[in-house]
Amino acid sequence: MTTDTNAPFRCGYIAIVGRPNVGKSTLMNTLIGAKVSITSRKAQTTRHRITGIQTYDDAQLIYVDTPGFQTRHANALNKTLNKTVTNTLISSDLILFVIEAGTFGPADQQVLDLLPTEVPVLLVINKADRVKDKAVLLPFAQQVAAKFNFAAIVPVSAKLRFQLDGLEKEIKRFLPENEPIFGPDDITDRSEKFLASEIVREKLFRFVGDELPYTSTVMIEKFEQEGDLRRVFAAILVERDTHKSMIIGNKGARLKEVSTQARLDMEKLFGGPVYLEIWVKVKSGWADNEAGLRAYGYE
Ligand SMILES: Nc1nc2c(ncn2[C@@H]2O[C@H](COP(=O)(O)OP(=O)(O)OP(=O)(O)O)[C@@H](O)[C@H]2O)c(=O)[nH]1
Repeated sequence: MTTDTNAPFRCGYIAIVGRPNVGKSTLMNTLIGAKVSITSRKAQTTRHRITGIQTYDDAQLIYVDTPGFQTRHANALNKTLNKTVTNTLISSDLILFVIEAGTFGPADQQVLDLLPTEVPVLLVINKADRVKDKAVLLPFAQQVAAKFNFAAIVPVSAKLRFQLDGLEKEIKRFLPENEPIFGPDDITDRSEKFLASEIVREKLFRFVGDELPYTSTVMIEKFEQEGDLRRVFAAILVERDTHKSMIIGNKGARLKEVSTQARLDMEKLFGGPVYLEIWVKVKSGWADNEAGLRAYGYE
């Protein structure tokens, strides 16, 4: 890539928003090139604010992944999530509003209604690979563009890496002139402990799937490092005994699969051997209890 050496360095925070399942985590992971945010077929898997960092000669792009807007259940957990999203948006330099090509429904509109007007918003039309007839993309884009004063519109495919260079070029245009905030090799400001919990959670969603109530959560009770070896002790908190047996599976087969796959991912990400122990614990009613949420880090 050629860069104009006289151009000032740009650096800023980019919030990624959109209804659940439009591909926000996939987009961020593809842009960053490392697996820092979990992805799953099941909606509402992302609970924590995650930053992914990409540094170029001329710019540093700091991504903030936001949880899907929660509309179905108005319990304490969801209220906490929506407040986090609003705070993230106002303190960003740029917002990527992600939608799915060819689809714009009430859930998308709901997110759009919450976007602040003082921060520039790029309309990112993801999953463009799913649209066979590319000619229909333009009228669709125009139809959505009429709903908001977008700074620019970019169709992409996060999965097939289509048009991501174009998206980055647009993003850089909207970042303020600033010195880099993070080191050139940093990809996330999240601790290994946090990443370990995200990996376990991803495997849970993958192997337990739709049977798993979204109120279950993962807590890392102990994270130790001795030379290259990491020892990770994780607890999966569920609300009922039936959820517990669902996760453990027949003769413990499911939990074993979750554990093995999570360990392999951790070894890849941390670059060394991992000893992983996972326990499933019943913790009734935690999702409705705000003090309980704070205890597990959902501030
Ligand atoms: N065909 C296609 N599928 C995609 C693309 N991007 C993401 N997906 C799929 O869409 C699904 C949801 O992707 P995620 O990245 O988890 O979506 P999200 O918006 O972060 O979801 P939440 O965490 O629920 O808010 C996954 O099955 C992805 O593989 C794309 O460009 N094309």
